[in-house]
Amino acid sequence: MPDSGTSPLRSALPGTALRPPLPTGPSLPFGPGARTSVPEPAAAAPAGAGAATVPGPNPALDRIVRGPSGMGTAVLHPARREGPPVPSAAADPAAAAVPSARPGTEAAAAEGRPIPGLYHHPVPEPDPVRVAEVSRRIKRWAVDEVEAYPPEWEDQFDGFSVGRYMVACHPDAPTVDHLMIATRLMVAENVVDDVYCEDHGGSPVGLGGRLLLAHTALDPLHTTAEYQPLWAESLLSDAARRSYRSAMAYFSEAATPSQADRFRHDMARLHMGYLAEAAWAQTDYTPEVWEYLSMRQFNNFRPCPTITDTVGGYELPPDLHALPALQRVIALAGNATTISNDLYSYTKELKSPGKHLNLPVVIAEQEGLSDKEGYLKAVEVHNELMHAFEAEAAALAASWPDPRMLRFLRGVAVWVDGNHYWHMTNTYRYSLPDFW
Ligand SMILES: CC(C)=CCC/C(C)=C(\C)COP(=O)(O)OP(=O)(O)O
Ligand SMILES: [Mg+2]
Repeated sequence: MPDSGTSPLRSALPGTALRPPLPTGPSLPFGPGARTSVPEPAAAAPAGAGAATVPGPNPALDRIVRGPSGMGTAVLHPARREGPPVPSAAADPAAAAVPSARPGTEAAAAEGRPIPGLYHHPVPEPDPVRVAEVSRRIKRWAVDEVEAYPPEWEDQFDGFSVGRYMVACHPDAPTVDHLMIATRLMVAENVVDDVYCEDHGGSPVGLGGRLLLAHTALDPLHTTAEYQPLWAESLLSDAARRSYRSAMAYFSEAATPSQADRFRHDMARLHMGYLAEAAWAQTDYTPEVWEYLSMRQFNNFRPCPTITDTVGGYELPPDLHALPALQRVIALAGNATTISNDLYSYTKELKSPGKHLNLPVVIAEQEGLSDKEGYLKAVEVHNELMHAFEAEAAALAASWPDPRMLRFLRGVAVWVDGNHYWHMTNTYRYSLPDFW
């Protein structure tokens, strides 16, 4: 059943109205190559009214949660959504029908229907001016700077709508330059997944070697003078490595050393997940549900929300990031977003060659359920993960009222919501099964 109550996280952090960044990282502009700056569009219009007051354990927490108020401060509340989560569409096949694809219309208002019963939070329509600018710049980067894809894949690149994706996920990015950090990484991560692992020439065979060498674009080789140039040259030898190398260079310019290290660690986790998935494909092994969930905790969106502070222009200190309670919150958020992908990409993956594992498929097979029952149980798993994420994030926010912690938690939460929005509205890429 869809929930319609207010989530604990959003009760504790209504609008997490922290001021946009007092950057602590390197100053902008950053990254190799000159980038022209465009006038910054106003932040997306906040959806709610004034900030809520939350009884807090101390006045400082209250102030942080309440955020700035008074004339002109509305803009300081990135993507506030004061309302309760929208109950998912009624179990009505018409409501779940999928509109036609509209590739190349990145800045247009988005369509799409949520999965019936899926617990989620709506987001304001991403700022179209930012979407248009990010879309323009990312294409220039992909085509001219790193040659990420051949011309015949242009429709798929446009259909991916990465500009809309990243603007929706990072409403508190202070500038388009900041948004570009996340956008390049998102494209690079998908290039590696497509051309090494999946349906654009990827294969499980030999994946470990390819991934490890690509990982050195993120975590460089330190070796002797004889071998160093050979390695450096290898980073330009395919689209995956060129994309990782360049996206990481821009990211590292903006990130503190500890943020860059955090990201490398998250990418190593991701690559370990790819390898388990590939090994199971090679041996035709269908994992138990808990085994699948373990693999998917690594083959996961985690590296995306965890850069929210770099993209927001501030730093969550490493000691706070390492807290077990925050690690659990991050893992739950990553798992909820990734299972959401399993649900939205279900029909796409059914059509792909061979057996593509995702949570509905694994549940149906391992628990002797019909396809529909497996899918609906996967929706419940997703919802439980979302509730756990929100409850634990709210508890952490209350017990650790450091403004950077609160802003980071809010950043992860809005990333989760933006990710859902993108999946729901990406009707070029995804369509819903006929289960309602
Ligand atoms: C952006 C990023 C870090 C991606 C890494 C893992 C990944 C590609 C996903 C979590 C998405 O899952 P999937 O491979 O199933 O993607 P599609 O369903 O093909 O969109
Ligand atoms: Mg998928």
